[in-house]
Amino acid sequence: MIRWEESPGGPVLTLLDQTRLPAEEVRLVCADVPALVRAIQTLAVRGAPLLGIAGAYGVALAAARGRDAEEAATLLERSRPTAVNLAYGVRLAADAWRASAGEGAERAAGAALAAARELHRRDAEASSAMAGHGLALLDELLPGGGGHRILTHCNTGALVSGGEGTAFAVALAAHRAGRLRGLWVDETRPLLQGARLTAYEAARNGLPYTLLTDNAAGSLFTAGEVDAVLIGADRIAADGSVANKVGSYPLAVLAKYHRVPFVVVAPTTTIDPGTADGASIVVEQRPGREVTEPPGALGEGLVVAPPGTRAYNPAFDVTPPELVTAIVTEEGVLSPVTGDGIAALCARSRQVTIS
Ligand SMILES: CSC[C@@H](O)[C@@H](O)C(=O)COP(=O)(O)O
Repeated sequence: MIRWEESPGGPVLTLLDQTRLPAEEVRLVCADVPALVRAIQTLAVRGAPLLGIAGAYGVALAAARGRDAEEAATLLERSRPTAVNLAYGVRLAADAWRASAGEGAERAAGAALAAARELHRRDAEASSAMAGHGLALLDELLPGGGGHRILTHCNTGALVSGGEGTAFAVALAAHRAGRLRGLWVDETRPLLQGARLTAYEAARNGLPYTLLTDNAAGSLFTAGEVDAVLIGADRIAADGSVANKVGSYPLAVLAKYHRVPFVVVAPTTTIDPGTADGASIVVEQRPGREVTEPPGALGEGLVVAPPGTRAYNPAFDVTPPELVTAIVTEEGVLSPVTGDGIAALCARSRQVTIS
């Protein structure tokens, strides 16, 4: 979904513009960091793992074009606040650049690019490992032979990853193994990542999927039509609290009430030892206009509220650990309630600490 390409004017990043899907597959060309920042803020490129990869390539792009890599890193890191992967990717490439800065600009730019490529490769590997662990967990939690009926929210597939994604990759693995009875796809208001992007990916992969409005989920649970909820994450705090697309927390409450497993699938790069708990997670607030004049499938600029209406539009919400059945990472399954696996991961400090 993201490519480093050489052009006559120097290297560029090309990205599949997610704001244009599913209507058209258009690649956006970013020749500098301000263009990449715009792509991130408009959600042309989005989703936690891909934001990390894009951030790392962004630092490499600035360095390769002789721009100030430190300034680029600051701009990129500030472009969206909640997905920790963005800061992780930016810092990884910036650290690589700094470590080689004494060897000359070309070497330092090469080191930043190598770091970005390595992150991209590792994300693809993590994705297939999560799919394997996630499917094994589903089979364990749902031993009946009739196939799994999964509900998912937002978009967590190949569009947001170096591989096949996080939660979506688990559903895909279940489908390939003949064990997916159905995928319920929340439309994910207001920007419709579920309707526009997850349905697009499900259709392309031949999954048996059904779209629903976010507020129809409760009636599905009541009807006993959901065996498990699978979502991704943008940041997992050290106490196991999970920030993900707004609308995830209500699903967790519903799942708890109906005794349905609520499973989070995320690479270890989404776990942030530097954020102690859910209350410390910064939730991005987006323009109210996305609610009053929703884009995309509802019609460009369609006005659905009287002029001057104020709208509450947080991009994410935070689910407390006691509502999360398990967190599936590439290293295996963690329990957010005991916190053991998360604490061990944090203690090992495998990642750049983000605070
Ligand atoms: C694997 S992606 C997990 C999350 O990043 C995803 O569910 C999500 O919340 C993305 O939000 P977005 O605002 O579209 O970037």
